Amino acid sequence: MAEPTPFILSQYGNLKNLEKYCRDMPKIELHAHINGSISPETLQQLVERKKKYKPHLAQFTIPKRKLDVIDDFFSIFKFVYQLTDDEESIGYITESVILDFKKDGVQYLELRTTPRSDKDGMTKESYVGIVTSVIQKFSYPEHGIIVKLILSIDRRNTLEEAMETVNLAIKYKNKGVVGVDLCGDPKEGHIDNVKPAFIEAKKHGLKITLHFGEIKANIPEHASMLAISPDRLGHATHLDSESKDFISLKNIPIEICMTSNVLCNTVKNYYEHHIRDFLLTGHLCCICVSDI
Ligand SMILES: CNc1ncnc2c1ncn2[C@@H]1O[C@H](COP(=O)(O)O)[C@@H](O)[C@H]1O
Repeated sequence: MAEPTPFILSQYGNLKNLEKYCRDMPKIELHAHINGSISPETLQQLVERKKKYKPHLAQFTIPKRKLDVIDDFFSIFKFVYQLTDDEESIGYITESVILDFKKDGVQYLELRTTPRSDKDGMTKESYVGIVTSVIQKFSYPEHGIIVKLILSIDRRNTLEEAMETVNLAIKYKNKGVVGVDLCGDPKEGHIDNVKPAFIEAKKHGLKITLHFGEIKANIPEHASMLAISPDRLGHATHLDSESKDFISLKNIPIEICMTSNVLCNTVKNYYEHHIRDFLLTGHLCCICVSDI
């Protein structure tokens, strides 16, 4: 653990107290990918469950150090998805992710996930069905956490696949689905391939959040993305001046994911993080995790 700064020492005595203060503080979490938020302990349990049938998964370890490039991050999901390829695992990870956030003091949680099918029987609808049924278990006040769901459209999706996700979002609106997200490897796909799906989602009263400007190469897509009138934007790391002005004019809230950005190396370090610009102008931001 790093040495506490004089400020921390004066306010909290030591880093342990600061950690406790942060954990106890009631929080909201608005940007958390289910398959990206599985704790190392839960991943290990999934490995134990699967390794009899898929021995190569026994070698799976989560990289602990900073990644060189964001591409290294997306390749992790090739492994994670082999651990979560059936309804039982999906139900299990959803519950464990909710309980982990609750332990960390989160009182309002918006999870997001990309519906997936598997050749062994899981369909996109059964995936959404199991996730929403776990979320519904937490709908009683005694659980002390409110959980909602956003369905993600992967940037690589065809329009047909994106529409399928939106139709599921519409169908499961009364089971806790509140919105639709655009996510996935920022080097893949293009908003224009899936844009009509977002417009359809909006028509049905679903909220829209988009991963935005995670890498510089996404800038040419910004105008098309903003034309959807998104309700929130994720990351917003690289902004051109037109989109900066538009976001500020429309006061579109930003889901800021500092740890994720630094880990994936889309931002060099915390001191140079773009949250500074938003804070200086008083722009609405919410600090989120994105993944582990
Ligand atoms: C680092 N920033 C990021 N940028 C873009 N997409 C991300 C992401 N982190 C995660 N995902 C998206 O979320 C999926 C995993 O959760 P679900 O299977 O949906 O629950 C990943 O496959 C990726 O598409």
